[in-house]
Amino acid sequence: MSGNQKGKGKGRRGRNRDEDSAASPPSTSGAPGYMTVGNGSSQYASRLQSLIDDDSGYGGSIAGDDVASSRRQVGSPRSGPSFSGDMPLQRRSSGSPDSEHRKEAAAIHQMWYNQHRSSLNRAISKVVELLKTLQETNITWPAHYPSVQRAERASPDRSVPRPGIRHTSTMGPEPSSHRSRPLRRSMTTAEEYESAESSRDAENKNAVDIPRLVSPQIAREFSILKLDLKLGGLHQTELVHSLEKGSIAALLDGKISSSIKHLQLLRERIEDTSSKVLVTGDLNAGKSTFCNALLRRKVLPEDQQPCTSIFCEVLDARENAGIEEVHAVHQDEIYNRHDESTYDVFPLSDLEQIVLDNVNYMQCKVYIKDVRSIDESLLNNGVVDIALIDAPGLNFDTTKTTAVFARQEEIDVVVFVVSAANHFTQSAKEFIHAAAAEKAYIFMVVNGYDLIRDKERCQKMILDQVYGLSPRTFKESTELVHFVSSNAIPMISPPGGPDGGGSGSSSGGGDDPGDDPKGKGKDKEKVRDFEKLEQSLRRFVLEKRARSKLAPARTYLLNILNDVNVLATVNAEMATSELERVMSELDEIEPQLEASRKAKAEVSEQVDQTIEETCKDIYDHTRTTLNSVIAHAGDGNSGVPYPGLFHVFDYAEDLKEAMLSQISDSVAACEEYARTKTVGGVNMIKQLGIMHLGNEYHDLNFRSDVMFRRRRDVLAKQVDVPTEIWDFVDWSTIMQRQEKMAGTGMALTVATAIGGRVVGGMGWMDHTLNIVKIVGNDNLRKLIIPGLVLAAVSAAAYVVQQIPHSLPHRLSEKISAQLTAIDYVHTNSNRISSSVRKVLRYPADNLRVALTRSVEQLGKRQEETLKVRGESEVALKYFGNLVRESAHQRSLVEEIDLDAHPSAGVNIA
Ligand SMILES: Nc1nc2c(ncn2[C@@H]2O[C@H](COP(=O)(O)OP(=O)(O)OP(=O)(O)O)[C@@H](O)[C@H]2O)c(=O)[nH]1
Repeated sequence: MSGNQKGKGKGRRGRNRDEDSAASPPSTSGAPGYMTVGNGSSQYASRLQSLIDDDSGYGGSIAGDDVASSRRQVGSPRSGPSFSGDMPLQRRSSGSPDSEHRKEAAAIHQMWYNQHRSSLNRAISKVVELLKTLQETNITWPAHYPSVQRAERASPDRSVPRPGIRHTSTMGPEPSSHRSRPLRRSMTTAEEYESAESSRDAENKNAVDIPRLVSPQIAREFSILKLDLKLGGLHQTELVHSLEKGSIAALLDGKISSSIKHLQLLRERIEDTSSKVLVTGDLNAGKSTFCNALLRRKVLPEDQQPCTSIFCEVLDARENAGIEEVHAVHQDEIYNRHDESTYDVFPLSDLEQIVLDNVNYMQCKVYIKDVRSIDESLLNNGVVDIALIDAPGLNFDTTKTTAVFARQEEIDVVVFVVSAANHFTQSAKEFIHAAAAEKAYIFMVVNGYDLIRDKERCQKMILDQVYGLSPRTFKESTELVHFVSSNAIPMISPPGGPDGGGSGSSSGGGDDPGDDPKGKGKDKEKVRDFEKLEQSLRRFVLEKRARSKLAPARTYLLNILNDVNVLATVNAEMATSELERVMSELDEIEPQLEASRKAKAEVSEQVDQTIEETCKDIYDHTRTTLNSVIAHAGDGNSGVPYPGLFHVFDYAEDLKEAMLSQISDSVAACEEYARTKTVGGVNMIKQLGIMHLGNEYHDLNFRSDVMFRRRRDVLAKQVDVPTEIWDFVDWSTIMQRQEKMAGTGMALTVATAIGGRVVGGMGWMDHTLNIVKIVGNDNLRKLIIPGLVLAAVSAAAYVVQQIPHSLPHRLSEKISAQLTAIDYVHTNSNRISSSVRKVLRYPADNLRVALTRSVEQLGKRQEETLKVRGESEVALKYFGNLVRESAHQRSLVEEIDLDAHPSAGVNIA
């Protein structure tokens, strides 16, 4: 026989249709179905791989099967399938008890499917909600991301206090001290002080934060939220540590967003009631013949030569107002049935020509009437809308295959047609390898089995290859690998004509059983094998639909919930330790703050008092000292020897200078006294600082030697005491002497009086006339000369003798008077005490500022710690709930057992 000959089997159709179910009328009920037939190329494998990458990425994460253990010995009976098992091949017709049973089973399956679908839907909604709240929390409390780098530093040093907002940047280096470096007084301009840096500052500069880590195992557990960090030569975990915490949080945020999007896509996918089956395989493997056999109609052109070069989609004619026709879609157009500008309409009979000579079209939509009953049809099975997509040979390389690839995401089931004679080509292997990673199960049709003589050897060889290509498919090979002869399947006339407008080419069945009883028996066997395949495919499509549609959602949900759970657990632990840390920090801060406030008030008062007392003491001391020195400046000759009468003026100058110098020296002594007192005051302030601030107190280097540096000889310029002749006469002493000398003689008295007058008055002429009147001219004439001489001599001698005694007093009085006039004592006392006050104010202010800053810092620290406490409490509550909620959701999703049979004892199909 030549089963691959076009037109072969024509005329058999009638006979085959006599078979019990073949004549069943086309289905008129159930959801409209459609079938897709298209083109493809050898790029399938790479395209599919990229789809897998873009898709959930969990094609391989479906619960692992122990393939090796189940690998059967080739040649031995196949192991039983994991689902309903081999079904006895029976012809079933609509309305029969069997048919009712199948419908019931289908309904149960649909209920089972819907139940799981809504469970998964609920889980998706819940997980999206959880992820959104995680995203929100991630903004205020950037989530800690588990990492394994630098495991040797796995014990965070809890003794190192973190800043209140430390968790926002734990990954980057930051000062470990919560206290910022004390400010240095920028206005300490007084030369008495030099600022000094403490060694603590230098230590703080080098302090870095220690990243908090979790075990490598936890880090490995991440699957979806694993951050894909590929930068430079750094390993991911290194990058986690090199990135600032905020960046990690941003990356995580991106991951969560894409996860939410993916969950929404999964939801759309599980809600989609259609299921698409891609029929693909090697060039000329018999894909079109296989599709036609499934449809029981010659719809697609079959040829010995590779012929399918266009992507076609076969749909139920009910989708096209019941009209059977071909819509050939224009290149680069998006098909819209209601817009005829996007396609050309042809009768079904033109399909072969379009497919063979295609240059103008991108794809074909083929509307056909289904000739099979609802319980037999794969397409219109009353449960789900199934579309068959028959792709051209894998090595048929045309650009149009892009369209096929664009649709691959919609494909739930892959049916791979392989030639029994040729086995798997390289492109077939590539495709299956890639598809197996995503779909896990591939339905294999080994076609052209009629051409094989040593069937057992063929089976062995094919199954060995399947094992290597898709172990899971191999494991269920009884259900998933079928050896058939598609060209041996009898066709059914469509309503309205024996040919139904099909291509009319190619086979119509196998050998004529009527002509050859042996051949008839063989044919029946082929038909049985094919029907067995159909049953399996139907089960596969319907039941595996759950896997193909629901399993990715379930797997993804389990993975994301696991990730969320890990992340929540880590963060709950972090929040707990953070809370413990801030609580103990608060316990520390509160009494410190209280003491600091108290110290601030007390110290300020104490310092003020010290300054006041010191300044008052210095003022009083200076005043008393200077007054005393000035008052006694005239006592003695101030160390200046009397040079004699002829140098009295020099003597006077020297005396003045000596007196002023004496006063200046006393001022210097007072300054020295003030200096000593200032040192005491500064030390006292320093002691207070150290006592209340400890290491925080920054001492200012006090240089007492630079106090009172101003030149003191200005006093000589301020005081100008001219020496006068009268300064040499001490009138008060003279007056005292006069009284003592009253009894010693008139002459002396007169002389004194006269002398005094002579010396001291300008109106001596008048007095002389008076004396003349009293004494009389003669007597006077006798007495006057010697008397006068005596008096003058006596007075002169006395005055001269008194100069060393009287001059200092006289000058001292004058100096004192002048100093009083310029308020010298007060000015100096005030100057010295003011200077001391000014000097003492620097450390005092410094101490006050430091105390104030200390209180402020403690207050700020307390505030930040309270803020962190609040945030940690919220985070702890949130992550604690998230741990529970994600675990609960995970257990709910785990309970969705997609591998379990819909209903015990009920077999579908
Ligand atoms: N003997 C035999 N011939 C078959 C069988 N199935 C298909 N053929 C023949 O093999 C040839 C190719 O069949 P097609 O269905 O056109 O193959 P195809 O895979 O669709 O081809 P392309 O899509 O063009 O790659 C045809 O002549 C068929 O009649 C089979 O089971 N047995």
